[in-house]
Amino acid sequence: MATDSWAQAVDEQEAAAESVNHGGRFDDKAAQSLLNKLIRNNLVNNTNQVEVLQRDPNSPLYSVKSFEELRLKPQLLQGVYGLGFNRPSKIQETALPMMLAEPPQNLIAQSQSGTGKTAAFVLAMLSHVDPNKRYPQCLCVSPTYELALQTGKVIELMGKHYPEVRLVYLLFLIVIGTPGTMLDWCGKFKFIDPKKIMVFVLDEADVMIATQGHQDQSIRIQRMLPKNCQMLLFSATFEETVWNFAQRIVPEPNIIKLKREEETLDTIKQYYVLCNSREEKFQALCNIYGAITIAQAMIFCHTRKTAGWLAGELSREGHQVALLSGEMQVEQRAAVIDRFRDGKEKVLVTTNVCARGIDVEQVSVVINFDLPVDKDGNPDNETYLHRIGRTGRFGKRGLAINMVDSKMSMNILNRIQEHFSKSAVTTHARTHTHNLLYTQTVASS
Ligand SMILES: Nc1ncnc2c1ncn2[C@@H]1O[C@H](COP(=O)(O)OP(=O)(O)OP(=O)(O)O)[C@@H](O)[C@H]1O
Repeated sequence: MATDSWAQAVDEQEAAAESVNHGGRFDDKAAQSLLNKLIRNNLVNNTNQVEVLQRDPNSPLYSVKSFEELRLKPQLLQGVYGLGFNRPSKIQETALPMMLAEPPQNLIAQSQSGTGKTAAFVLAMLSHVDPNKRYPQCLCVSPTYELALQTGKVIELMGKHYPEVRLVYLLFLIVIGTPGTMLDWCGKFKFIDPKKIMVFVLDEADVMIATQGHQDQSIRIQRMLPKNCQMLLFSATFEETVWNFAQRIVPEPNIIKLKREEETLDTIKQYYVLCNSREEKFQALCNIYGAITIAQAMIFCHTRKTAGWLAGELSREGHQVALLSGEMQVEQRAAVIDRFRDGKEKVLVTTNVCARGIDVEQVSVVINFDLPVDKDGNPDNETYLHRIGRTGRFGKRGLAINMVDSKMSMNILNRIQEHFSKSAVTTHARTHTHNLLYTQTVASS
């Protein structure tokens, strides 16, 4: 769609939100019809604006360089173009020269969700690996098994033009895994000789560092590596404490850091639905179900129990949904993700286990059935950003809907808004498109 008509669609959508809000509270039907309209508009117009964004200096996809100028090996250029990438994003353009420099430089890098961080560090690993050396040379640590599998897939796709290496073999030279498995392979089982590792990547570094078990394991792996091993840390969010820690464990790093107000993506529109109970949230969800299944949607719950309950209730209503939560076997989880990626299921009900990194391009709607909170019940801003970042991938438009069922959850949402320094005044929605949330009462009792 041309930029003008795209902008017009955004205007109409925002005008609809405004006009309804002027009336105060609405009955369910009006709210439901508004939300359906917003979702449909969003989905119908959900084309990538990559080329436009790559020329907008304020966009995380902005680039002045081509992939050729980043001095990638010819077989990697083939891989990149084979994937349909025309130009690098901002993080790729900035990080790749640092990662490919001689001697190798360490890097702590932050960039918004879906802006090509995985592609960036995969290109760095593939550039460094020497196919003539028959042992693992790069380690990439991921917080979940699903994410490790996904990164493996990117390596396969990007590396498929390496004439001298078979794909299976490439995944032997570059090893991806969760911290526990990786530690076992380096230590207990000695499948990997850590002293021969040249590149160490911590993907979703903040969760690695913030989660006690993962942190210890990651540090223990890092201590086994040679002094000159290149260390790369990537994430979309870094809390202050995590930054401090990251800088302690990565010697002399280059740092790419976003300002707080740059962390959110303007391409993801965010709304909330006001309800009075969990049952009402369920009802509101059923009311918009038809609209969210035009494309694909992910629904996040706080606990495995709620996720199981919600998936069960939706199925009982005749909706076809997939459920993915932490207690399932890893093979089962991988199969669920594969089916969802292939579009066999349109809706995935899940927990924070899927909040980070999972890249399914067709996901246009993210629903926070429960808002993300930490173990003390405080807003979990980082998880919020990661969850909504499952939509709006690489310039696509996305919609996030937060379900509020109490004063407490409204308070959580307000604090999330404050954290990202966004105002929530609906009547300003048209002019202040940076608003994090439109104060839109889209479903009321
Ligand atoms: N230069 C590019 N041109 C076009 N598409 C790209 C480019 N780089 C990455 N992509 C695509 O954009 C999507 C998001 O990329 P990727 O998963 O690397 O983002 P990310 O920053 O790692 O996301 P997250 O923060 O969620 O982990 C992927 O589908 C990827 O194939």
